[in-house]
Amino acid sequence: MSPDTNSAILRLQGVSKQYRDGPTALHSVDLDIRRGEIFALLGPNGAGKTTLISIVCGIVTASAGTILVDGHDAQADYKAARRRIGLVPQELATDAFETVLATVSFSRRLFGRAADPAYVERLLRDLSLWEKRSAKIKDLSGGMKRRVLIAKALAHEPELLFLDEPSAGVDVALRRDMWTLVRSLRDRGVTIILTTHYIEEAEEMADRVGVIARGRLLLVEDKAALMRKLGKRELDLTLVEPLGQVPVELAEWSPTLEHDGHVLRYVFNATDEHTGIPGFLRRVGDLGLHFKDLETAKSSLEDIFVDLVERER
Ligand SMILES: Nc1ncnc2c1ncn2[C@@H]1O[C@H](COP(=O)(O)OP(=O)(O)OP(=O)(O)O)[C@@H](O)[C@H]1O
Repeated sequence: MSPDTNSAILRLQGVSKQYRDGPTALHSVDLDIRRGEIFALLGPNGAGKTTLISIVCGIVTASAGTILVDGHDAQADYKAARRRIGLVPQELATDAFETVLATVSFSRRLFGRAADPAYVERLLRDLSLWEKRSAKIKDLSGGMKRRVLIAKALAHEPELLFLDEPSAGVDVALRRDMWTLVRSLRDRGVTIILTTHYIEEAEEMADRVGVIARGRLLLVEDKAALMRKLGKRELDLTLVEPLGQVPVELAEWSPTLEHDGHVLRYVFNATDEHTGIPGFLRRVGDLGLHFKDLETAKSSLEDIFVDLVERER
């Protein structure tokens, strides 16, 4: 069966998880992942990200709902579903005494793929692991172990790659290498889902972003549209004379004072028809407040995320 390029590569419908004696980690999650995209699942600690991945990978059983991986039911047709998936977990659990080459080659065979030394060599070279291929995993640095995890996940040429918190505890160089690798994988047609609580990572990498908190998928949006839709802007006035407090005459705009009273900040929604800026500036002028600089800045995905999660509390 040739893959239908229009269909979702992963489809979750009504997926819930109630841990025994534990919380409801997922509340009826519906989610379609498009073929070839980089999707960032963003959420604070305990939001349910790992549970979601674990269910799709068959490590945890869902309490309700269906999961289709490239059309294959992840429960009824587990093997077909699982061989399409690569999972880069947060930590390396086994294989300490194996060599890099042996463990990566073994991962490939585990999913029924014929040996392909040339593919494995390219993979290890791409991950700067080729020189270390004969080293035992226990003798590698933390960053190298991370690379081995990625190589293992890619060994059987999956179409869908999960990266669970790829940046947690890695240095800047490895993070950058990982981002480059993820982009090149996407260019080769691999669909990527990464979980993160580093907003910077979602902002940098993702085509679409899903925000999850307390087991509920709060939104799924194209990253650019999300920024546009929810994007707030800040208007900063750098004052000639610093203020001790916000004048009551400005209360209706709820500005704040930043940088020890040197900056008066007004946050507005750029998509509103009336931003409130002309009135604000007029009132500032009427009050005789002089400013030497005026600047506007977009708020980041981080502000949007905090806003959303806060609203849920
Ligand atoms: N095996 C388990 N048994 C009981 N409760 C669990 C189990 N695994 C996770 N939980 C709970 O389910 C909720 C979701 O956890 P999960 O690990 O999926 O969140 P997360 O978003 O991945 O968090 P983090 O960012 O900290 O990894 C949490 O309240 C957690 O305590």
